[in-house]
Amino acid sequence: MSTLFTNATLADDRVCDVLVAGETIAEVAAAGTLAPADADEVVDCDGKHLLPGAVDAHVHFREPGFAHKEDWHTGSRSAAAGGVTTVVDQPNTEPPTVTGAAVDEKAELAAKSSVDFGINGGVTEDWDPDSLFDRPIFALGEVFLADSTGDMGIEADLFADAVARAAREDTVVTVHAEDAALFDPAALERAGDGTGRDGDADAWSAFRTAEAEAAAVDRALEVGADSEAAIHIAHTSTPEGIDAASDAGATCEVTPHHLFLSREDLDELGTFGRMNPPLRSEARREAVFERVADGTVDIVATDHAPHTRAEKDASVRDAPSGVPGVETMLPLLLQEVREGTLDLERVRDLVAANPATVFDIEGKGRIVEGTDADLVLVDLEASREIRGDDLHSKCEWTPFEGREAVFPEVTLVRGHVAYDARGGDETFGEAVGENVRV
Ligand SMILES: NC(=O)N[C@@H](CC(=O)O)C(=O)O
Ligand SMILES: [Zn+2]
Ligand SMILES: [Zn+2]
Repeated sequence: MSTLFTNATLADDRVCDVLVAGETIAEVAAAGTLAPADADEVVDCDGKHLLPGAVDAHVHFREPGFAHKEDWHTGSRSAAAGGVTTVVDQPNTEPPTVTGAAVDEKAELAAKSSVDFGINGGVTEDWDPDSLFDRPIFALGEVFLADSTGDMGIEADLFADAVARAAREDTVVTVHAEDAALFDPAALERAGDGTGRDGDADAWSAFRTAEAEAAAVDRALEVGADSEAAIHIAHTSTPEGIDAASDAGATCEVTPHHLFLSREDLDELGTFGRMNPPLRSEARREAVFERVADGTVDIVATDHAPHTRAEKDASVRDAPSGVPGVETMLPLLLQEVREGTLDLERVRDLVAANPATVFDIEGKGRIVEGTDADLVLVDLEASREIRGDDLHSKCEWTPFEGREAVFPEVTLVRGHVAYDARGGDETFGEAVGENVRV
């Protein structure tokens, strides 16, 4: 099976014909130069952009253990509908992914994924590094320096041992960097008892301080330097954390919620805006945005962390932390391109080319001959409002309700149509997802 995409504008503004043969990109040439007769199907992309599928290096698809929040079927369809063609699942499932057997169990469940995937190995007191590194884990992480969903926070000694082991195994360590010693519990005690949308969620931001992130980032970078390990700071929420990582030659990621939301949104979001690390001040959000726009930040990844509405509808002390995001990341970033606040090549690098480089994923993240045909067709002229009801995650809500965004028309995973919204109806392809590590 071959498909010729004609007259497609690429992120760098070249207008090209792109020939997909089987699962790979066979040829990229100037528009009008590849012969339609050579392809089984021709897709005219006139006026539209063809982008490499996004690689979301940080999702929580919740299986095994919490399939009532999300599962590999719903999570991966949500990804495909948002132009994400590869996801990396985090270890705070039940059982936690800290042994080879747990990796095997998760890999079997992930066989029903519509998009390609990586499976991270985690670290707890009970981890089994020998069996874990015996499996094709994507990276070691997210390693929790403080408790988050799943209570997998670990002590300093274990962290140092884990980082040293990962360095020997030539594996990147992704770190959830918060230091609980610098949290401010009094801020939580002062919080009201409102729940859900009326919840006093700002108390969570006052509790899990920006200083707690900065200190933990510094410690992670020091430990990484000691063992010459590759450290990747997950979901960095402060300019301080980003600058420290960048100065140390480490890599970091920023989530869409830290890029587009701040404490000022918590009046409206209530406890639906509770996550770790929490939303920061508008000034810090703007500083984070600048660092994403200027390339100091390596990656945008979602930390897609769905919980049900009923679970989130609790007091700020009791609501679980985390928000969904895998379906809205690329659409929100493309809206910024429309508005002139980010350029399209930067967006391509943040969500596709850079994650592929940082995590050494072969054959993904770029539209060049010989790579996987992971492609997203978008019309930058067509934006619409985000509605939780329209999204495909099991949790059915979004912190970005009502924002304008540019959703994909078609998403291809290794040449297979994973999502198709042309003609108005949405259709999904077969579950063709494969592990990107073998
Ligand atoms: N970010 C969150 O607030 N929650 C994540 C865990 C995590 O990434 O820390 C979750 O799994 O729910
Ligand atoms: Zn985390
Ligand atoms: Zn996470």
